[in-house]
Amino acid sequence: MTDREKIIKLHELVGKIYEKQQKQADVTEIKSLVDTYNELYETLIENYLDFKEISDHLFDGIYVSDGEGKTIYVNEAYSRITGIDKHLVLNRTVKEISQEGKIYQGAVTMRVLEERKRISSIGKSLLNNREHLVTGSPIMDEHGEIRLVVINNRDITELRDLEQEICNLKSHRIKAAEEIKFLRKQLSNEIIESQEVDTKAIFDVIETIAPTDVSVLITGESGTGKEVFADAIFNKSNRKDKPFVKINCAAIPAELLESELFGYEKGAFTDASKKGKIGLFELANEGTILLDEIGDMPTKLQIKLLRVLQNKEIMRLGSTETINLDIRLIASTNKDLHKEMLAGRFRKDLYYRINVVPIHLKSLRERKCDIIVFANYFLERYNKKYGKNLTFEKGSLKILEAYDWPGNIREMENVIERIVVVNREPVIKVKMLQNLLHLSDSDKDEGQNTSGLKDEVERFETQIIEKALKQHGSINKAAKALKISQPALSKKCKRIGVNYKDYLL
Ligand SMILES: Nc1ncnc2c1ncn2[C@@H]1O[C@H](COP(=O)(O)OP(=O)(O)OP(=O)(O)O)[C@@H](O)[C@H]1O
Repeated sequence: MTDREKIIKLHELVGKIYEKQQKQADVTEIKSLVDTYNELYETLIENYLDFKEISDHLFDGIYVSDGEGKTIYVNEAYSRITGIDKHLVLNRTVKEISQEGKIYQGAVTMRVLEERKRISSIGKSLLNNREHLVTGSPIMDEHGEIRLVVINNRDITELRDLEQEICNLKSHRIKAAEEIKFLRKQLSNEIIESQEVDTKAIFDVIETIAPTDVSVLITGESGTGKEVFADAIFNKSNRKDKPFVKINCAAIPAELLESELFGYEKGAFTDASKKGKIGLFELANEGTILLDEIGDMPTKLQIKLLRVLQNKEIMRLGSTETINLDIRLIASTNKDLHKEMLAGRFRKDLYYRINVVPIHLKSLRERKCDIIVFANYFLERYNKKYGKNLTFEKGSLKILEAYDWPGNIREMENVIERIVVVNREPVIKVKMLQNLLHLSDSDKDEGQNTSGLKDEVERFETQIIEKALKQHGSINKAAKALKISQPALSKKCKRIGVNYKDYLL
């Protein structure tokens, strides 16, 4: 029995008791009716809940109309959410209110009355311009007629604001991703293919290994293009749309390197930022990390790096929580890492861990055939950049070829940019190059009067030296066989561009 039915029953009982008393009916009969009344009353009191009190404490607004659509109740939340005072709606029909069109837009009461079912919609109070999710439900009487319509009003303005914020964040993220793509394209160097056999072969290696996740160790003197090749690996990898974080291990002070790499929790150490800091490894997660100048990494950190690579997880300084890592590692160095390892300055286990695919870039003097290619490439690039049209004088390229380029491709790029900027004449003269490269007199001769004989002698010399190195697998033994001193052979090798280390057994 519903509470309503119980109340009706109580009324009936009161009527009956009164009637029996009037008719002076039997006392036991009256007493029995009174007992029934008391029992029913008890169950009603037991279950009694103050609907109004509860309703006024609801977070959502409640609006109730009768079966004719006349407002009979609104709770306090309704007035708070809509800004509509209860006196503006009480005892008025929804039809009247909506025809007036001053208070509310999108009410569902009329539709509930017409369609006789639960209806949800978005309503709006015209008094405070706030939007609500309104859900109206009909309550039927025992004859199937609508007795009440109960409307629930949920304020969704905050939800809408959040939705807008998410939308803004999404469009910012898309814009930022586009910008990163654009900046990456600008920053990543164009790569010029080499004419030299060994360096040419590296391009094939890169094609093969780039889409895999193997660790790569790129070695070579400063300016030989290690970063350019690391960029090429990244750009051809399956991670090209993910982060690419480059760290120069030699440029960050040893005491800061650990916190830069692994991050820290707030208050992890005295100078730590209050907010804590995300480490570069964490930043590169799912992408690629380039550890440049890895040969300069302090031993203590080498141990930690090895652990990170093995366990594929990091822990911020001062934290006990581990973060899973999914990272592709590219390391580079201009040090002879093998030698560093043998001397005990680089950990053996880390060396083998990072050296899965070794890529060695020869110095420019070991790939002299590339000098003219690069010279023309840089001249074109900087002519374009500075709106010039310089060309090399006959003989200038010979000067460039004869020069040792200790700073390798970077040095050449800088030299040519400088010439393009400062040269007022349309031709790059031999004299200018000689002065710029601080060449000695003998070097100068080489450029101006390059004799066919000199080239021939050098080529012949190269063949003999390479053959001896190949045969003996040691610079000492090769020097002995050629009957010259080891320093003299080493000097010769450097001049003609032969790397004797390539022939060591
Ligand atoms: N194959 C190449 N194609 C085009 N440019 C190149 C190439 N190799 C090197 N360069 C140029 O040489 C410059 C130096 O290259 P990069 O910075 O990659 O050298 P690195 O070996 O990483 O030097 P370091 O060891 O000093 O960091 C680059 O700015 C780039 O312009």
